[in-house]
Amino acid sequence: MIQLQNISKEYKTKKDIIKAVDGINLHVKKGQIHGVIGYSGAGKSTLIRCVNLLERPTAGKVLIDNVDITALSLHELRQTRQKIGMIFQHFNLLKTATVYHNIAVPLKLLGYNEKEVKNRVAKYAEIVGLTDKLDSYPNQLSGGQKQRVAIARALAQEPEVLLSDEATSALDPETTEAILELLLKINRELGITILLITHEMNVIQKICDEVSVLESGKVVEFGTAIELFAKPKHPTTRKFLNTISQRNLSPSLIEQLNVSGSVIRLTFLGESTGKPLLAEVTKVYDVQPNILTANIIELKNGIVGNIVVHLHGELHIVQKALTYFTENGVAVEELGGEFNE
Ligand SMILES: Nc1ncnc2c1ncn2[C@@H]1O[C@H](COP(=O)(O)OP(=O)(O)OP(=O)(O)O)[C@@H](O)[C@H]1O
Repeated sequence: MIQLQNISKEYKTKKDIIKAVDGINLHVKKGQIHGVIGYSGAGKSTLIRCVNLLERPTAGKVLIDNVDITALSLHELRQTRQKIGMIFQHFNLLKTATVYHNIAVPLKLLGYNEKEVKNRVAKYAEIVGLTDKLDSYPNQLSGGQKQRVAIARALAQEPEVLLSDEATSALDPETTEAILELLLKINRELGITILLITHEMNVIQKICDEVSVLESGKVVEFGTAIELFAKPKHPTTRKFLNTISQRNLSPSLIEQLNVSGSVIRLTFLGESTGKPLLAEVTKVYDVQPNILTANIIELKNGIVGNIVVHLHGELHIVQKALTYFTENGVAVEELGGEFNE
């Protein structure tokens, strides 16, 4: 649906050249929700603005439905942009227009007749749950309601793709949850492909199928949300994961817990999340587990469970127990103790 091929964007300042996006390749598949996560300054806004050419990339191609939109005329580009809706962190509503007119104005500019405009406003106001607010002005609405207006405005063009530029960053956790639910509904019921940028791992957790981790204008890790939560490879991905669940025990905490021997993280995925493997392993092998931390993360497409455990026992028997876990689909990672020596 969206293919970014070797996209770069440089900004020339008086002093030097800033490479905000540096040779990015990214494929957002039809019907998916793809999240790009990165810290401030990673290049997220620049990247998403390159997708609809609000920013012209310095190099590379942007393909929408296999058409290179960087090569289109202005007229053709205007038509293609109708396929791409966009929502923003600060909503970008017209302050002096009612909710009805905020949704209606872009449709009028696109040349739709009064009846069609009326039908579409009614339809999309209902989808976002704002039918009773059509006569209100933005300053009479909460942040979540304002974002709903912005979503209805984007949907009213009937786009194939929705770009979301930190759409929940200005909202409290409960409202964030409700807006994420709405984005999921739009994706599932209207079949709209979503590309979103965020610095919040819970956004990725709740609604994304695939994820790209951005740092210094480059994609440093890409995978399904399940792959990233279960087996993060890049240090930045691990740092983001630590924001929603404590994955690592610091050496000082291990010391405080008076733990010696083998500290191991077990990551349970898919079928293995439902099996009592820890109990089973103690029956088969002479090892005693002491659970240090445990959590379960619900993702859009599955569950990832993590247990950090201190395994007491003779080293060669502990090794056998670890092989048992691996054979049953559990990822094993040694965090400290004898295995690191
Ligand atoms: N118009 C511009 N002129 C010069 N430099 C820019 C411009 N826009 C962005 N940059 C620089 O490009 C880099 C990436 O910025 P960008 O806004 O894309 O990052 P971001 O990941 O979206 O950050 P944030 O989450 O803080 O918005 C930064 O170093 C930024 O200072």
